[in-house]
Amino acid sequence: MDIIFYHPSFKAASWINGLQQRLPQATVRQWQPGDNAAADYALVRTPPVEMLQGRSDLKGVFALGAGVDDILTQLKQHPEMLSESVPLFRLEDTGMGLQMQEYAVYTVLGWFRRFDDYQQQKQQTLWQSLKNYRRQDFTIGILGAGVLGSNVAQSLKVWGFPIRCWSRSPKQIDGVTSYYGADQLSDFLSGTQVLINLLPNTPQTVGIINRQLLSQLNSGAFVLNLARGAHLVEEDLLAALEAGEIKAAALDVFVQEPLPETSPLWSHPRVAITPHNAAVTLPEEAMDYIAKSIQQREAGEMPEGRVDIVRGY
Ligand SMILES: NC(=O)C1=CN([C@@H]2O[C@H](COP(=O)(O)OP(=O)(O)OC[C@H]3O[C@@H](n4cnc5c(N)ncnc54)[C@H](O)[C@@H]3O)[C@@H](O)[C@H]2O)C=CC1
Ligand SMILES: O=C(O)C(=O)CO
Repeated sequence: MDIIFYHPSFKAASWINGLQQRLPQATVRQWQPGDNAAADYALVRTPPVEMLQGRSDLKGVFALGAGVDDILTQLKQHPEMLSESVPLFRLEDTGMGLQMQEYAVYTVLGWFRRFDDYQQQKQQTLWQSLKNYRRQDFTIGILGAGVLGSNVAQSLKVWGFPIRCWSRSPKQIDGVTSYYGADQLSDFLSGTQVLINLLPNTPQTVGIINRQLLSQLNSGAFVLNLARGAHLVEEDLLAALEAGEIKAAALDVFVQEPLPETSPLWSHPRVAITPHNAAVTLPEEAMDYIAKSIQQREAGEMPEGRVDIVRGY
């Protein structure tokens, strides 16, 4: 069995060794331009079109991340890149759920306990207790109730906040109110104090967090974008912050990455920024997952994490 590997920034050698150890029967190689030799599986992130083109014998392509919007965008521009018969898989969880939980719990509790306000008071040497939020009013609304959204919902539930999620179809998550479809989006937004985005980036979700959506949240709501920059209209967020409709935001992802030095988001006192690392691909977990999936594929089974290319995630 032959496996080809391509990632623009990961160290190929440790992935190749790690996969080789997990799949001793396989020959794993780093793909280089011009390599048209046979391959059964490909592991990729934003691959060059020529890496996958014409490889209709592939038994699977494994994306080295949870989001596949980069590959699907390439595929739209170059439909010949991936044969329709070749299944595309993505990473499901592989340690990203816990990382998202850490980020969301830290941020939400900070807002709930008004640490951002106390940080500002510290700069004014101001010793003053502020009115606490009422837990039962601090409703958390999660856009996207998939692998990561449901992990985040579970971790926030233990703090006693009302939790709701919004997805394409109804979801059964214990203690979480499910809203679904475009018809129920307004009801989901109404009464939401903290909006957390964990949607995939698709033609239906691009620009979804815009002025119109933000205006339906509670006055003084918080926004946490953990999914993709394309979901959020940055100027609309800035306008809503200026108008006091939104109290603060924490952003891990941006329309343009790295975030340009000139972006007004950098200097905004109520915007927290991290450099798209809310949840990173953990090599050991990802290799365990992919090796298991390849073994399942070899046994004639269809592993989890298959991307629905038409649906877009
Ligand atoms: N910032 C970071 O470091 C990372 C960001 N991500 C992002 O998180 C996203 C979510 O990941 P997973 O939870 O694994 O995805 P998933 O596919 O398991 O879940 C997606 C959820 O969104 C919902 N959804 C999709 N389209 C919808 C629509 N049009 N209307 C309503 N609901 C819709 C689905 O019903 C599902 O509940 C990824 O696509 C990726 O872009 C993932 C990992 C790290
Ligand atoms: O896996 C993903 O989709 C990511 O965004 C990783 O940072």
